[in-house]
Amino acid sequence: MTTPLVAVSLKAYLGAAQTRVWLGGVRALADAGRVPADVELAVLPSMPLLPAAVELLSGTHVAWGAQDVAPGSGGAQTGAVTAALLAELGCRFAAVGHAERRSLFRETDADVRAKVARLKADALTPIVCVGEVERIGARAAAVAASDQLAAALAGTEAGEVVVAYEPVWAIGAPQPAGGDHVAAVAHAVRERMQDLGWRGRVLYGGAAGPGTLGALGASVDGLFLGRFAHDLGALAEVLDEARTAAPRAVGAGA
Ligand SMILES: O=C(CO)COP(=O)(O)O
Repeated sequence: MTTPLVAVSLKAYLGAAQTRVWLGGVRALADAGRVPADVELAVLPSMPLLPAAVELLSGTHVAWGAQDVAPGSGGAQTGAVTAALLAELGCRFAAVGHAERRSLFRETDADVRAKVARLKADALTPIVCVGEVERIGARAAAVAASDQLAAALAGTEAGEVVVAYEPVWAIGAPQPAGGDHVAAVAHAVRERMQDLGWRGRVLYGGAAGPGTLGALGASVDGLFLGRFAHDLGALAEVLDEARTAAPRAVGAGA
């Protein structure tokens, strides 16, 4: 049985003090037993707040990770944060290829591929973000997303991956994409992942929040949350839903 994963990226929404308050709230949820033992929660704060995650979340079963990683191994790369450094800070995950990195920072498939390779070399699990830019039909979206995934995974020895299917048009939108659309694309992405020899979980992201998992059912193994996880009550609701909504008996062991 696959363990559902709820990942949260704080993007650049919160300042340092706010992030500490939020991480403290996550700690309180964990201490109160509101992070179910059979659901994995991973939080991705801004890089400078990773030590705060270490401080506030150590001893819980909440994992932490980064929103990005350097494509190179270190040395003369001003401003870069390497996978090795993230590993030292106890990160289990790092997101790569997020739509905002692709659009705002011109991140290419080749960059994403290099980042996946670096993460695997340092035993971190990449959260590979894929998704169509415009609203198109599910069939075309499935091709776009699975081709992006194949491009990201090429050249790295197969292992564990998390695929976050995030239609770009749904990120920052008021509502998530429809259940049938997500199910069709998630199915295609999962098949491609498995065809390439990789194993792992497929998440949905893009205006996800309470109620989203109920609408998506077993087509995904969890959610990649943005804005709607700032409210810790909403995060707790999603974690509760993840216990019952997402168990998949076959396919992708976590
Ligand atoms: O991009 C996302 C997670 O990486 C989702 O963001 P929103 O849920 O805020 O739309």
